[in-house]
Amino acid sequence: MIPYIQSKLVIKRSNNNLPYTLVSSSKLDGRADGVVDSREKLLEFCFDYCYWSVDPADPHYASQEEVFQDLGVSVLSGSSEGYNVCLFAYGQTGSGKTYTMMGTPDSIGLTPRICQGLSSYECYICLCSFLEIYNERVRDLLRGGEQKKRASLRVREHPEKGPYVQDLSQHVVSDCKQAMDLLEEGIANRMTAATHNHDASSRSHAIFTIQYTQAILENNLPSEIVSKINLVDLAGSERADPHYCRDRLTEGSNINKSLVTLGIVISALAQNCQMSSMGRRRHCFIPYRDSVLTWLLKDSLGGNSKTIMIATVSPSANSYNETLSTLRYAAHARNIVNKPRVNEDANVRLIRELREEIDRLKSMLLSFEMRNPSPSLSDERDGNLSDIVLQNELKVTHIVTSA
Ligand SMILES: Nc1ncnc2c1ncn2[C@@H]1O[C@H](COP(=O)(O)OP(=O)(O)OP(=O)(O)O)[C@@H](O)[C@H]1O
Repeated sequence: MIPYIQSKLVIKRSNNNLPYTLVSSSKLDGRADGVVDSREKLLEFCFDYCYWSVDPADPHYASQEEVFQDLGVSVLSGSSEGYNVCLFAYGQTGSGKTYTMMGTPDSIGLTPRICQGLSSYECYICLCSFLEIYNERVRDLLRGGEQKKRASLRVREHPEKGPYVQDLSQHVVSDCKQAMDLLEEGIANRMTAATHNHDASSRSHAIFTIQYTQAILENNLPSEIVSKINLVDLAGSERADPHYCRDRLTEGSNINKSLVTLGIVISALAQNCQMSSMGRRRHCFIPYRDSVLTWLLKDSLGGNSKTIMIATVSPSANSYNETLSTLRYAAHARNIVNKPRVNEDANVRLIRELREEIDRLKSMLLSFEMRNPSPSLSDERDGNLSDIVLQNELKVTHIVTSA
């Protein structure tokens, strides 16, 4: 949020269980030039958290640390359990996305805090990559040499792993400092430009990915779980201004195109989740491929990922419409139910499933024997179940010995 404008729009923090309210009030505090609107409109939105970070002196002021404790810590815990996690910031230009995701040197944001938090986990391989989507093209932000930096990369789709960027550089990091250095290098390479609302506006969507592998021992079998954290700082949505130069207009229209597609994807996913919850089968098509952003975030938006969306809004009275649209966007996104699963080794999963099946069959056998004490009655069924148990146990032994 922009800290310096006293606003006509107030996001009131109410009692914990009540919805947060966006109020269009009749007063323009501290501003003499605005048109005073005597009508008051009350709109209610429900979110998991609501932060007010305009004035550090305000008793409700939310610091970067508070946001990290609520959101960053759950990113770390989800990924340490082996889930893919995605955290993305969406909002109008200048409303604080980069501040929230990256922060400033005096007040570091979520991404560097997550890197710091990761350093306390025991992982034996940690890989980082950093890309930006500028004018619907993917660029590697961590590639040396001017030529390579400007080259656009192809997005492809793996049948199991989903969409990925071909030839994107991945960098092994062994401590927090190395990850922070990569982050700084990438931020310096990112496309920014001055717009009316913001003199260093990010003109691209940036995705910082941390992939780390943990060694575990499951079912006496050495195994590994791989977790992926996608930290996304989207470019700001903004109305087109005919006074901008051609480059700015092209950037703006591409940014808006991908954000519109993101909105359509979010609405369609939310609608599908609603239909599923009502037991209906007919689902609408999700146009992931209509923009590079939605294609790359396919899994994060509607698949195997625990995803957090942060909606940033400006308290400025002039931003009423953008604020409303951001809150509607976020309200839609809140209805999406993803299906995250632990990224465990395929053999370990098979062993777990077979052992569960063995336990289930054994308890079936036991209850069958108890209900039919006469051996002649239960012999045939008993024999079948015992055979399946034996086969499954042999499969488990085979996997364990051949691993
Ligand atoms: N809560 C805050 N406290 C202090 N400064 C803030 C806060 N939110 C934003 N700012 C400052 O406001 C300015 C704009 O914020 P930021 O760059 O994060 O906006 P943005 O949403 O990423 O914009 P764009 O989409 O144009 O890149 C920056 O100078 C940032 O440091």
